[in-house]
Formats: sequence, C-alpha cells, structure tokens
Amino acid sequence: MADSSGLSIMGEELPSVLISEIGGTFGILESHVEFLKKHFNLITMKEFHKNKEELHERIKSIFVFERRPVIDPELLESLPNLKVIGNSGVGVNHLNLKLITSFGVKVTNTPHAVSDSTADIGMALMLASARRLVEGCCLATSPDTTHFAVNWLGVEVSRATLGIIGMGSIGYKVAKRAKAFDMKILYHNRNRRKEEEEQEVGATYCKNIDDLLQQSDFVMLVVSLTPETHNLIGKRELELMKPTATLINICRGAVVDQDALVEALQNGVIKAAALDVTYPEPLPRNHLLLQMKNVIITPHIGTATVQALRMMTEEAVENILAVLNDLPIPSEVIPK
Ligand SMILES: O=C(O)C(=O)CO
Repeated sequence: MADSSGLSIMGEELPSVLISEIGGTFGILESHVEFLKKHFNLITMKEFHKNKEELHERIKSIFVFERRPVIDPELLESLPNLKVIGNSGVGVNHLNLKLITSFGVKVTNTPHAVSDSTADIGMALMLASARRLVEGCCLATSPDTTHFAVNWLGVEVSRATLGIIGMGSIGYKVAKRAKAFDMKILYHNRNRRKEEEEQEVGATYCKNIDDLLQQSDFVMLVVSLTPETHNLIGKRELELMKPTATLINICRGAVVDQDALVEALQNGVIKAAALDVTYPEPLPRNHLLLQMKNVIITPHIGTATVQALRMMTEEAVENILAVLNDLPIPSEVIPK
C-alpha cells in the first residue's frame, strides 16, 4: 500500500489505535494490517476488554470500519486520551457526532477514496435495471430457455434523463460517467455547483427537487443520511416520478420510505428500483422487495473493491495522523 502520509510520529512509540478485529466478515482486511501497523499499535476490542486497566489511557484513536467498533458513551468515557475517530467510509450516520465531539474527539471520513467505486455501482445498477440483467441471467441459466421472448425488452440509458439527488463527490462522478453515456443530466443539491463544474459534465441544476423527479427517467440518490434527508423520497415524491422511471439508491436505505416504495412498485407508480442500500441491511428474507422482478438489490457493495478499500484505509490513516500530529485535517466531519 502507498505510504503517502509520511506522517508517522518519528522517534515516538506508535500511537495506540483501537480497531474492531482483524479478519472475519466485518474486521479489518488482513492485507491492510501490515500497513496499519507501520503507523499504529493496533489494539482489537477483544484485547481492550481483556486488559482495559492497562490500555485505556494509551488509546489515542479508534479506526472505524464497517460501522465497527460501535462507539457508545461507555466506550468514549473509558478512553480519556482519545483524540480522533477515523471512519473508513464517507457516511457517518452510524456515529453520534454531537456526543463524540462533546468529548473533545474529532471525527474524520474518507470521501475521496469511495467516490469512484460508489459511482460505478450507481452506473452498474442503472444499466442492470435498464437492461434487465438479473432477469436475463436467470433466463440464461433456466433449463427451459431456448431464446428470450421477442417482447422481452429493456430500455437504453443513452439519451435518457438522469436526475442525481446529491451532487457531492460521488454524485459528480456519476454525472461524469453518465455524460459518457450521452445522458441528459439534472441534479439537485443543497448548494449549486460552480458553473464550470456543471458545464464539464453537462448537468442542469434543479433548485426544486420536484422538477427533477417529474422529468427524470432514472433518479439516483447520492445524499448523506441526516435528519433532513430521512425519508426524503416518500409517497408524494414517488407519485411525482414518471410511471416509466427507475429509482436507484446508492446512499442509505432510510433516505427512502421503503413501505411507500413497495407500494409504488406494486401499483406501477414507478417502473423499477435498483438498490445497493436498504433498511435494515440485510432485509428479512421474506421482504416484498426481495420478491419483485422489477427490483435489483445488492448488499451495500458500493465500496467493495480492492482499490476502494485500500484507499479508504490510506485516507483514514492520513486523517488520524494529521489529528495526532496537530496538522491540517484532510477530511474532518463537523456536526451541523
Ligand atoms: O462509504 C460509505 O459510507 C459507504 O456506505 C460505502 O458504500
């Protein structure tokens, strides 16, 4: 892994950093451990619980990966020298920012590392839904299939209108990709992008989200989950969309009112949905969304690439070292 930070604390013992565990489904990738150990003395939660008395004053940072370890008041109270929580990933809705910062602890995230891989998943879901890829795979592997029925047709994304809700770094990368597919691009964002940025990707700003919903063939959600964006897309918004439109969600499940979505899909209010995120994750096996032919669901794999995970670890390490060395912090998350 690239050692771009050059920030290890020279001449000092490596700072102790708490991690959930190494390996397993939710632990740190074993191939990242060597890199992390160049900068930190890693302490797993298991070691911490076994030896709290000796370790609690030494821990300066917590490296959060896959929402673990869980940061609760008890953990924060037990770490008097904690300076920073380095989240590996951009979304921090699993962290109570107000609580954490009330302990004088900073929070950082990794917006740069995740943007390409998450934008790719957005495009992959849009294309897969438009061209009925999952259904097509099932047809191809079905023993009864000789040829697809002549009226078994998908639609093209070329020249269709894509409405991007949330034009941060991921949304912007989606727009760049969509431009290459000759899509017409609309976007809604709290803050309008600079004119030259809009021109670069050919995106038109919709101040009013309703205009975007009414005009788009594909609506892609790329916002952070906050109290303002919780259930941002509900019954009213779905009813504004075209009956031929597809909803793609690559941010957080709770941005959509899922019951309203099920109803809209059942009643033909919209045509289809492609979701990398749901609530809960995973959905219960008997959930209606898992049974609909016009829905594609992936298990939150936006950053599940070799490259993204490597860059997330590197970006998180840079952030943590910047805080511990009292240097400008590349990506600090400030509670609103
Ligand atoms: O970076 C994040 O927050 C993710 O959810 C990755 O998909």
